Amino acid sequence: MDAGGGEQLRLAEVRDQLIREEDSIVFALIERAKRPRNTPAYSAAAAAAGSLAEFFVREAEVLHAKAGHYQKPEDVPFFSQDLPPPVFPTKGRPKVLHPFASLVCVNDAIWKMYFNELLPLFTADGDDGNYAETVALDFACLQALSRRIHCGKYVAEVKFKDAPQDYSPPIRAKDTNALMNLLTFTAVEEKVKKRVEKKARIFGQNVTLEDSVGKQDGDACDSHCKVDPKVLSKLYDMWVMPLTKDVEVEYLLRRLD
Ligand SMILES: O=C(O)C(=O)C[C@]1(C(=O)O)C=C[C@@H](O)C=C1
Repeated sequence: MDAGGGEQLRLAEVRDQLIREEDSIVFALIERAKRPRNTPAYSAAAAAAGSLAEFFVREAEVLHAKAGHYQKPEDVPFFSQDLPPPVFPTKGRPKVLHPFASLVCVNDAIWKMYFNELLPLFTADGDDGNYAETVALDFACLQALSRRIHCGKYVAEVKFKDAPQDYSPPIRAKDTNALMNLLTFTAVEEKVKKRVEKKARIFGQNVTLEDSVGKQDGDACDSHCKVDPKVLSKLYDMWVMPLTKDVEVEYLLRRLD
């Protein structure tokens, strides 16, 4: 997330970024849904290095780190130990967050949620043997989810800056529940769920020259969508927004340190 010229971020801008991240998540899931579940890719029994999925993510993150990834607070690797530094010069960026932001990480929870809960909801049972392609698609999903969820650091910073008088007492009291209540906007969450469902319905249609795009934009076509739109609203309702709020709370708890 970039604060133009280092000026103070505004909530509307951060929310716009979250909306943009929705596109990446919906498309990544649509791509992964091309392949069936392919469970052998997740079995740790085959090799000492753990599962193919874990091996792929570890190795991909090494390459990404060398290329200069993971310099931004929202880009958090799943396997951060011993990642190499960038090989090429990276551009410095204005620091808009508290230095503790880099310690806030919920990737373990994202990993478990993705493999144990989400994958079975949007991939078909089956094994087509395309394991390498499958785990590359998983990596794209994991990265998109992680980036969106860790953008919660910026949301928290903006909310704190907008109302330090409201946030400081529960931060000092380490009152997690009070912070959670303060930063929750139920009406916004309802809109987010509706929008991601609609995006899945629109992005996941089969487009042919005979189609009229407008006509397909309804519940009637959900069975033809590449990913069930309801899975997207469930994903956001049960995991993406709760984990984003966990990130916000964790960040805020350290905001006055
Ligand atoms: O937009 C906000 O205010 C956020 O904190 C982000 C978010 C979300 O994850 O989309 C999380 C909590 C709010 O209740 C609403 C939405």
